[in-house]
Amino acid sequence: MSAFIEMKNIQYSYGKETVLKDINLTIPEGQLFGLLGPSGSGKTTLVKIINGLLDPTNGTIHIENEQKPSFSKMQKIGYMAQSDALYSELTAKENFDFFASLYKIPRKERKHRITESAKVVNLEGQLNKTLEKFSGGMKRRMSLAVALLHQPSLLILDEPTVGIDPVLRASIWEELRNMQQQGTTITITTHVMDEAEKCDNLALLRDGYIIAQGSPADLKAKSDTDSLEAAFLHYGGAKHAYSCNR
Ligand SMILES: Nc1ncnc2c1ncn2[C@@H]1O[C@H](COP(=O)(O)OP(=O)(O)OP(=O)(O)O)[C@@H](O)[C@H]1O
Repeated sequence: MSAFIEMKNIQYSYGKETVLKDINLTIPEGQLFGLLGPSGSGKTTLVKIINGLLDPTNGTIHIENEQKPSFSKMQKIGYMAQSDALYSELTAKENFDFFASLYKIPRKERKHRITESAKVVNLEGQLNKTLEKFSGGMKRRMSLAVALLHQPSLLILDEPTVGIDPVLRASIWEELRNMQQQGTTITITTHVMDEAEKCDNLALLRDGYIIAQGSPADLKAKSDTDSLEAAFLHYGGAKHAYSCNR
């Protein structure tokens, strides 16, 4: 598998506060890759660097071998942020239409893409409702549907299932697996250990460093623990990144 995303010596500072200190990370094409770490460890900052919303203070990032992704490459990225970037005075359908034109989805494909994306999150019956009448969970689902709309080759999801019930969460995971099988590379941030278990590979973030990387099974085996939570605590003692692929 070739590298889809390659980050070398990434640092990021907000003013005087350096939140990412030295991130080295390779995400292979077609993987479902999880970023796991406590609140404030820099997960959102890292995914914003991947999707081009933030420029690293130092270090390099390549996406499909291209440094500083071009606008056309960025159009192939689907991003679901933690806070919903939607228009609450518009209906779900109007929101979809807006993003469909932003992503330049051809007119003849729009209706189909909107229906398919809405189906994934079980909102196909709510398309004519304005979003101010949506619950918090419905808005999260809508944000996910918008991120899927243009069939991105890289899907970045920042804590996508917060506020989503277990039944729908399971069907969303099924859909993510389907997308992955069709070749989509998926990067997800999470605090939820059972979601982390579903990723092919994980990077554990703490204090601005990646303290461990590997598959969930490897991370547990190499730390001689039987849960990711215990593995995380184990690696938390290490100063430098410990790769379970070594
Ligand atoms: N715009 C900003 N200006 C200044 N500091 C910021 C800004 N955004 C984030 N930070 C700080 O950077 C650090 C990392 O934040 P970030 O949101 O990347 O963490 P996170 O791991 O995604 O957290 P959470 O899991 O709570 O979402 C935190 O200390 C946060 O306060």
